[in-house]
Amino acid sequence: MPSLSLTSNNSSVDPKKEKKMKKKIVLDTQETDPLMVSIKKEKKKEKRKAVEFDGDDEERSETSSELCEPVNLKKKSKKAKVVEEEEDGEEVKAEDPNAVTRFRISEPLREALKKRGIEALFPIQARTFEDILNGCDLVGRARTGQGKTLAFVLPILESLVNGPAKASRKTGYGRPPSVLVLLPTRELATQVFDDFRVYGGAVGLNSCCVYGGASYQPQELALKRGVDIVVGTPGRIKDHIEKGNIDLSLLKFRVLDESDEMLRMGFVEDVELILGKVEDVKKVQTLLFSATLPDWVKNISSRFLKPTKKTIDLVGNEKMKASTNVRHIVLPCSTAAMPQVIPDIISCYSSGGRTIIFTEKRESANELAGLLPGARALHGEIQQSKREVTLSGFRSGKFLTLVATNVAARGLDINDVQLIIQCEPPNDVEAYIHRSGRTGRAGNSGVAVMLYDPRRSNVSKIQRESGVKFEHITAPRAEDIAKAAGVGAAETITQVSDSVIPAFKSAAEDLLSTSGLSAVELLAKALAKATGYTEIKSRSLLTSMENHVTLLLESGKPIHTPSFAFSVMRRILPEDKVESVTGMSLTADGNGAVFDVKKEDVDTFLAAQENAAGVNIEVVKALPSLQERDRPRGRFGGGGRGRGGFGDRSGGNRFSGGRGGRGGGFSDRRNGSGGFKGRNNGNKW
Ligand SMILES: Nc1ncnc2c1ncn2[C@@H]1O[C@H](COP(=O)(O)OP(=O)(O)OP(=O)(O)O)[C@@H](O)[C@H]1O
Repeated sequence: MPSLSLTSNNSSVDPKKEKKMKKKIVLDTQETDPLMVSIKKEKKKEKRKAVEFDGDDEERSETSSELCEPVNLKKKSKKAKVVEEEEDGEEVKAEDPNAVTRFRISEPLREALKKRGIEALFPIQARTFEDILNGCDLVGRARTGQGKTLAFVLPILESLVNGPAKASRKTGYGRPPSVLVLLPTRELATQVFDDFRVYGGAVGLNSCCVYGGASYQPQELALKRGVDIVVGTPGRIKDHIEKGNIDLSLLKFRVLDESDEMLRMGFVEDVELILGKVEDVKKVQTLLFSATLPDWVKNISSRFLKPTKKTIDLVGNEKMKASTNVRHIVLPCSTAAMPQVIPDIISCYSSGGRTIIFTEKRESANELAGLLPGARALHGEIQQSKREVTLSGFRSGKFLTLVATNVAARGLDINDVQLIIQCEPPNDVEAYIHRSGRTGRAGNSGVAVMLYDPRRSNVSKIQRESGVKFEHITAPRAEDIAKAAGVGAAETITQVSDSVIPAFKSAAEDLLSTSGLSAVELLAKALAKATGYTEIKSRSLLTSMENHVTLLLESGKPIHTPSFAFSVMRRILPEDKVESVTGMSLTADGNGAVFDVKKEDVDTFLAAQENAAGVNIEVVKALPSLQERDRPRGRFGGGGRGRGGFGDRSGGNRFSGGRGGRGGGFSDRRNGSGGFKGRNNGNKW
């Protein structure tokens, strides 16, 4: 079980305090935190060569020594060992080889970093900084949440104000941009723009953000006035170039962030057109970053980047491609059970923080958001202005559950996302890596739960390709959820003013003297009531359906098909009971079949084995390994035989009294819901 957090989600927490606390946690966990460990490893690796994944050793050796020679950090080490006096008098030894002071980062930029709690560079930043500042084209790869954005923001800014790009940079009114950053989504563009705005602002550089779905006029105005950095999505940038609003003649840097996604999304032509507008490519530095770099992107990078490019790949051939700060969990769950199970997963694993739920299709996101109290949907079909409101509401803590398509899978950096839930395994491993990477960022930890239909999932493919060793769990047990809810309720009760005691005291005393229960037992009941729990129902291991039990059938010989299992049961059970079976799945060893039956039918099934020699039926205590089958196209998972969707079960509430607060009230909303609809065509978000 996860540890249950006592922290309440209080959006009014002083952000400064919150940052300080986080910093303390990071310091306290330095020895165990994989990121910190990796930072330490990086210190040792400092002088090692970057991994070259496209085997262009020859190209590397031809790298211009003037431009791409690594800077001798030793010169800085003396300064780095200086003991610095912090504002609050705390002494901090800047002996970390990745300390900001060890890099050619100017004072205003250092100050801006310090204000955001950044005193040392993360490995990807440390490993790429000097190369970028020295003028190299570069391909950078690091796991999600490891600071790839600042890995290009900082050296670019430094180059523009103090480095090689300074001399030829224009500064007056109407100046053309020096930097062009392309990103696949508007949300990401806004986020990266924000970093350029803050850090660029600190060194007197202007940025603007241009993306589709927003009005042209303010963008045109900003470009006309002159900016140093333009961040945006390829489509809108192309439009501005064609309208003559963006002049790339003095461009110094072009950055492709989340490059594989941008190219996968079909922006190849736009990107090529934009890059092709640069007349003298020798004068422009091109940087390409992502957590995932499929082979085809590596090939394509050779067209966009100079042959002397450097490649810094912090993932390389390591088996684990996904975030190492995340607990990766899989949980069998039918579509029909999701509205019941998801709130419980949130109760148990979100530690009171934010949760992002990923669905494959927009319809599913809308539907699930409608079923989960307080949740909002985010996908590509939602109007841009509404998307912005939704995202900023989620960021600010107005609501804590976001149900999104892959539009939110990439790059989004949202504070305190503790939990990721994927409603089904995605089709490709890159999507798994990026989605799960929305948590466990910047050295923090997180949990990623992937729901799957045990009969038709590609969990093992994702496990193999991502290197993740999944933890297998079953849906949270009612007792666990009640315990988690009880902790929260107990905390709330302690916050109730003492002034209420006199008014309720005599009723409490009466209850204590007449109920025959102890004070603790009564208080436990009161906590249950406060959290909306008046009865606890059990759940099946196979599909997580409430009031269902998973049974194992063995017939004394191999069971190769579900229909064989059904035929065995037809010999010993009435037809209506056989028809009520759901989730029929074959065990991986080929000797049995597991399925769900209603709780009240369990005895009938167990008794039936007496009617046939060699047949064994038993209640499953732990779900055995099951055979995986190809997932059918055109349908979202499915609960029982031929069934799918949220609304097609009449299974009652686990808690007869419903539940209050967060995670409550599904049963009412579920009525009349049309269930997940079939997949829409194409790969639209
Ligand atoms: N040196 C640093 N010290 C502390 N925090 C940092 C540092 N660099 C970046 N961060 C923070 O780490 C978080 C993750 O950074 P960023 O979004 O750039 O990650 P990423 O590697 O691009 O992730 P993804 O692959 O998911 O896009 C951000 O909140 C950022 O402010």
